[in-house]
Amino acid sequence: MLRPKTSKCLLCSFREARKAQKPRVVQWQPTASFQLKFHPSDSSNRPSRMGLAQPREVGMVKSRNRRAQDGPFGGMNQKAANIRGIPERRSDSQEKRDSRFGGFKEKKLDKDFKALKMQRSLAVVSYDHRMLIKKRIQEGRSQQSDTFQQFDLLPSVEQSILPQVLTDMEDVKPTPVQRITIPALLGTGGRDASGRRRRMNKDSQQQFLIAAETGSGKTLSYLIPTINAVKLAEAEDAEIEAHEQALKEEKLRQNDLTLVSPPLSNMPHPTTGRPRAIILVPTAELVEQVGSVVKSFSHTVKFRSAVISSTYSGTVIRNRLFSPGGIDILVSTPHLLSSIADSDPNILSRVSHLIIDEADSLLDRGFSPLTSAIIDRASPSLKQLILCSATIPRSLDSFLRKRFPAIQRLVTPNLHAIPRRVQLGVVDVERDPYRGNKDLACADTIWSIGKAAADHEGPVKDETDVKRILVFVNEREKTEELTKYLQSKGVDATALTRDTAELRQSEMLASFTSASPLVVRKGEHPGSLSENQPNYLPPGHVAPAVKRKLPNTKVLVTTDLGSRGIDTLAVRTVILYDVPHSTIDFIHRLGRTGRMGRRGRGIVLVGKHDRRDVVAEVKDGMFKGQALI
Ligand SMILES: Nc1ncnc2c1ncn2[C@@H]1O[C@H](COP(=O)(O)OP(=O)(O)OP(=O)(O)O)[C@@H](O)[C@H]1O
Repeated sequence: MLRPKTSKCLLCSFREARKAQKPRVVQWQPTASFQLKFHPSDSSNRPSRMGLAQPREVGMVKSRNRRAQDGPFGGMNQKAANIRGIPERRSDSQEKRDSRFGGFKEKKLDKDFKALKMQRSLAVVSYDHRMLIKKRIQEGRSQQSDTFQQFDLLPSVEQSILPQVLTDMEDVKPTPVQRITIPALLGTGGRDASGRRRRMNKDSQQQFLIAAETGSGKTLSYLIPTINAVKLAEAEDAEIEAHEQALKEEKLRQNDLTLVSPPLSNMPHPTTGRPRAIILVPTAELVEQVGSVVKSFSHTVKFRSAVISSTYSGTVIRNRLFSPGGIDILVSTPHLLSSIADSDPNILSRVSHLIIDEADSLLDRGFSPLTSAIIDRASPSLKQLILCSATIPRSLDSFLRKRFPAIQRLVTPNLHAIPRRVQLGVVDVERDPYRGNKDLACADTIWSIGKAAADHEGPVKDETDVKRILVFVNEREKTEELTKYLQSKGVDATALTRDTAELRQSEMLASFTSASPLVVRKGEHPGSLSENQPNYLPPGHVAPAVKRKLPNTKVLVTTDLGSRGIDTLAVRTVILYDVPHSTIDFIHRLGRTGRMGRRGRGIVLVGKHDRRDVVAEVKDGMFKGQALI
């Protein structure tokens, strides 16, 4: 009886192949020490025809791309070892055809993200390109001191960053996006696609796209060079020099009591109603957020800034824009700026720096006509057009290719990847105890977070940390409904939608954006939700009120509105009540936690009709640290 030398059995694999009805190729090895293999447990001596069978007889379907190499004598009389399985080298033109945005290896991504491919919406940045940028950042880091001093900034600007803007922080270093962007915008470090330093033509308009992951410091990456440029331009501006000279003379004349002179207010500053830099953001909330960062610089760097949004009355907006003291940097929404520009086109006549923050939103179908019109109107004086975004949707990518083919893309290596420090948990709503009740699953998840926090002993006795949680829903109508349900379960929840008054929006968001800890007095332990209210009631019974309220959580229920740009530093947990419609929404919503190196957690509630495959792929991609597609 013939016994196999190895555990690999020809018969077993044959049986399996027939069972699965799959085509199978048996490679013939014409070696001198040829030996038939049988399974060790197979005591009967199998007919020898099995060993002699030609591959086609053992259930093999003829391969379409069969080569001469197949079969026992296939490899004979060949001069070259045409070994199968080794891919042919792609020609340079093939590589070039497939390379978009610095080399595009789509096949690999397709394999990894089958479900996400169905809803693919993000432009792809190749891993080669990412590695190249990473290498350049590391090289730059080792050559220079890793501080803001490495940039060619005006001393007043550089000295204001740590004490005024990034206050109370230790060991502050520029982030990757800041390392790439600041030199490029200053004109000291821009590189073209092949890595060569770009020569900056100061007279022609330059266009930049800053794209980096959420919470990576993009705001400062464009603000620092813009403020620097504003100060440099001010020093060279003949109009401003003449105005200052006139003011000096006037002051002297006023001191001379024998002369009667006109009041200073009669001489408006050359920049009155004509700002030099404009920052556009999609919402009033972001106007305030970016405006406060701009203002923090102006304490030491002398410039004038103004924020305008529909939160303010017409008089306030007019006074800010046409202040006799002038205005250097304006932060606004496109709607408001566009309507002001309709009545007073001069507002855009001196703009040298136009920044479109959250460019993926401001250049999508809804906002695009307004934003594009502003870009067109500002173009004659524009020196730098800066677009900034955490995601590059395909639509934005193709828009930029058509409209701004020469745009310089400043992209970080981790673009479109959700940081590994953010963990994603999945709650199966179909399982017990929820049985398809997503609202209950959401309330129970929040109670579990509160209960775990109550178990934890805080730094101060009798005090406990308040956990700030964001809950994202897909539909605006659901926000109010879910908020009421959570309140009925003793959760401190509020709803934030477009219908919420803008002033109220700011108040609501304040406790989620402040990094300082929020504490409450430690009272009775809240326990779990089921200890406070039964999960199930017989039909017709009304649920009794919850025994206790959950004191140590603050919940904001919102839609996509709360997912763009808001610097929710205090948020450690984001609950995705609905599976987001696209990868872009996943990135922005999960981006509200784990900001600037902090840890975070996302929890997705997956129900019967939700795309589990999409969630699984996002989870897998996050675990591997891969960019989503
Ligand atoms: N170099 C730095 N070191 C430490 N913290 C920084 C640094 N730069 C910025 N920050 C802080 O990081 C936080 C996030 O910054 P920012 O809001 O600019 O992120 P972002 O990339 O614009 O995020 P999003 O895409 O969500 O809009 C802010 O609180 C900011 O003060």
